[in-house]
Amino acid sequence: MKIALLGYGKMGKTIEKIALSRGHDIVIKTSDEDGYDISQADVAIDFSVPNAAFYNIVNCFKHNVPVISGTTGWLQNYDKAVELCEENKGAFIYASNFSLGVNIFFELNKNLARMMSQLREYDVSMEEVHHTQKLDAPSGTAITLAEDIISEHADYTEWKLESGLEGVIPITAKRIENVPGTHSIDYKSEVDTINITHTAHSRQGFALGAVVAAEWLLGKTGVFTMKDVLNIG
Ligand SMILES: NC(=O)C1=CN([C@@H]2O[C@H](COP(=O)(O)OP(=O)(O)OC[C@H]3O[C@@H](n4cnc5c(N)ncnc54)[C@H](OP(=O)(O)O)[C@@H]3O)[C@@H](O)[C@H]2O)C=CC1
Ligand SMILES: O=C(O)C1=N[C@H](C(=O)O)C[C@H](O)C1
Repeated sequence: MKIALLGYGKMGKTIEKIALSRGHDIVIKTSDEDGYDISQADVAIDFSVPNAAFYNIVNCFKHNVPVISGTTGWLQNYDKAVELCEENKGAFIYASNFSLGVNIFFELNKNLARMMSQLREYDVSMEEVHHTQKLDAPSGTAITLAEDIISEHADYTEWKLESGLEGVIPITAKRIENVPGTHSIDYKSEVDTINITHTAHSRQGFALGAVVAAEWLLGKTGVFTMKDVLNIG
């Protein structure tokens, strides 16, 4: 496949290595919103910045190029992107986290939340830890985890970056040098705590998942998720 890398930072560079090792060609690598011809590419992979992702994605729809986006912090425009994808008969996958491990963790989180909804003596809380260059907080992955708990657990209706509020999942976002991404969920009662944690050891898992998703998307039309790609859940 001829791949366009929209965003050539930490993730763009990791994806490049994996894509080359799987026999693909990188025809565009950019950290700008223009100055390239996207129609040269078979597929685009956007790992850019929150205020660039929506433009990059819609530009792909306009030029009939399937697009994968892992950029977080732009989801206020996700529904609009879905609408434009459908209007343009495009192909699109967004995931807050492309790693296989986190996608298994998403399923574990939903199952645990369903069980814990029966046990009202436990309170949930979440912590995410990332490197200090991260622009958004909480992480996109933490938001997905919180939304999944809300959909499965009767006691919670929203999440916030603060604690002690009724019906609210408290999320703590920590920024520590060189941490690729750690997400923990605690259910705490008077007598014990149940904890589930996913720890990324590097960016390899995110990058491999994005390339696998791009390979899967080629030739398809529509809006998909990593659940479709991995056939899990
Ligand atoms: N879904 C997932 O699995 C994962 C998602 N992410 C997300 O991916 C995004 C990128 O992460 P990461 O690579 O670590 O961040 P980096 O900051 O290392 O890279 C982002 C790159 O995007 C560039 N950029 C800025 N404006 C544009 C534009 N208009 N078009 C294209 N590129 C642009 C930046 O250039 P410059 O520096 O010149 O501004 C930079 O090179 C983040 O939102 C992060 O949260 C990260 C890991 C996994
Ligand atoms: O910015 C990052 O680095 C990461 N961002 C994603 C997120 O916001 O969830 C995924 C991963 O945790 C790394």
